[in-house]
Amino acid sequence: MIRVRHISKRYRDTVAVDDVSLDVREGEVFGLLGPNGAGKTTTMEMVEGLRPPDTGEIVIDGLDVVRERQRVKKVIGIQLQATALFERLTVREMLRLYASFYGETQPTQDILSRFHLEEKAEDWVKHLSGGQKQRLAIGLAVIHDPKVLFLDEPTTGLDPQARRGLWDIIHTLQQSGKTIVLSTHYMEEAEALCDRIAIMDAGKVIALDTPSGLIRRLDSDSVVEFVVPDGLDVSRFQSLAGVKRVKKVDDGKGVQLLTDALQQTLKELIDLSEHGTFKINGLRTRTATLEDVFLHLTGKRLKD
Ligand SMILES: Nc1ncnc2c1ncn2[C@@H]1O[C@H](COP(=O)(O)OP(=O)(O)OP(=O)(O)O)[C@@H](O)[C@H]1O
Repeated sequence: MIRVRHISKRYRDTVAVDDVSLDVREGEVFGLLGPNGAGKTTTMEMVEGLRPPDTGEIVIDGLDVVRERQRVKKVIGIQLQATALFERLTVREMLRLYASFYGETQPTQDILSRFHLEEKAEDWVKHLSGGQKQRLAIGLAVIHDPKVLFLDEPTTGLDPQARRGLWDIIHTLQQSGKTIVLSTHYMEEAEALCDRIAIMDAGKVIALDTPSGLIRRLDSDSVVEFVVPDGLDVSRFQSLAGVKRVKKVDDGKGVQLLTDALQQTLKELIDLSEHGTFKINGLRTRTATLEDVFLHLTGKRLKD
């Protein structure tokens, strides 16, 4: 449905997007996951046709996004940021206004009921909760029944309940046949919603797979985390049995080991602490998650 080839974008000295290629299949929810500044928004805006790429090619549903912009607009829906909504219109007025931009649209009443906004139809937009505003923003984005929907960090700033409500809406949209591209910096959101995920860091796609495929790369791996005294040289942990990677986390206070031989690593770690006369605190072990995949690939944590 979407084909992106070798797109790049530079702002003065910053390379925001660096030679990104990817394909989004019809009917899938495709996630762009990465920390702030990774280039997710710039990538989305180029794919949406809002920003011209410096180089590269983007095709949506057979249409060239740069050369056939007007035709592409009918095929795609873009979720506005909540701040771009008109505060002093009612929900119904806002929907009617948007409907007037397009020739053929879905009935306002349908949108109100599908997005659970019926009771709010006559209320001013400014009086909606964060979750309701996000639902309205998505309702506006699908008013012309587009094939492809773009959601840029749709649940940022929402409480957990409102976030789950929005996840349900995104699932329903997928079931109705839409192709959805979303960006997020929430791991669990990417895992819960996305069929495939492109992990972005510093303008590049550094991994692209299903959530379970990404985790499977670290399948036999476990994570050992603990806290050591300030100033301890953590490189010594690299030589423990099974350890594949040593990372300092939590501003250097914690250490994280990725191991494929948990028992041996733990045994040697405890021996080392006894003989090395330093104390280990807060020792924890767990199996690898998408968060660890990110840490493993980038050396950075993907903070919520
Ligand atoms: N209009 C602009 N002018 C200059 N630099 C920009 C502009 N837009 C983005 N950048 C820079 O490009 C890089 C990528 O930004 P982008 O907003 O695409 O990242 P992001 O992954 O979407 O981050 P966020 O989650 O914060 O939105 C950043 O270093 C950012 O500072």
